[in-house]
Amino acid sequence: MTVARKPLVAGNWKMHGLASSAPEFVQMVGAYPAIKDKVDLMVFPPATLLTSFATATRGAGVIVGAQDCHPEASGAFTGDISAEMVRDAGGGAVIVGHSERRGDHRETDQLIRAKAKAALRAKLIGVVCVGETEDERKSGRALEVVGRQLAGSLPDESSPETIVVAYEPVWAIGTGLTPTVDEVAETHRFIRDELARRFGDTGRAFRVLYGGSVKPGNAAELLAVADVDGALVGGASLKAESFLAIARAAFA
Ligand SMILES: O=C(CO)COP(=O)(O)O
Repeated sequence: MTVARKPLVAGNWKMHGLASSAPEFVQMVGAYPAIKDKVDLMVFPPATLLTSFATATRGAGVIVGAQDCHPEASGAFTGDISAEMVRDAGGGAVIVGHSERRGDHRETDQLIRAKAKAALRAKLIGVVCVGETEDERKSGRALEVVGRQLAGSLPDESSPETIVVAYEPVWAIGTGLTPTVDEVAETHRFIRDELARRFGDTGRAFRVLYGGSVKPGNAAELLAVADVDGALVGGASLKAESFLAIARAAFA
């Protein structure tokens, strides 16, 4: 069965961006109406910019979101923000399970699944990240690791409208290295099959993004791979020009 999936290009700004970065975002919003029918766009600025970006995009259709959330709706969790707060700030999506959270903050699949459930509870789109380390790929365990992360991190209630999967090999993030087209194809086919095994035919409708050193120069090649439905972009999403070039490569 083949299912049409609208491409999605998402920008993860990580811990970059001040109020002075707003013009870049405003430029993205301004260019979006011309390509809106062909590609969905999401931007995940630092939480400090969420409200102002949500205000700037109103009506234009670029979805803004947070880079993480706490599983609980509220409570004594200093420094955390909840999915409900993200929605209240004007967000429409949240990234969970990014490898920088899995690694630097020791997040487990169980915690990430709880965060993804919080996203669903707050009516946010959850972008659930998976991906192997360099050691895991070199020792031939990449698919095993990705399979385990998927099984552990995706809630049973996941649907193609509410959850997006992002495959980001840890060794490709911020390094300028990317897997070969064959490696990307193999991993995305594997993810697709796992989704279909767990969710039946619905599994074929989930969008699966590739992330890790996506740039305007390699986007067309990576985004043309079967079962790659878009990109989760780090560094190249900070500038409107490069982010929009990648967005256009998603439907060219
Ligand atoms: O981690 C990423 C996006 O979430 C990818 O980052 P880079 O595009 O900078 O490699």
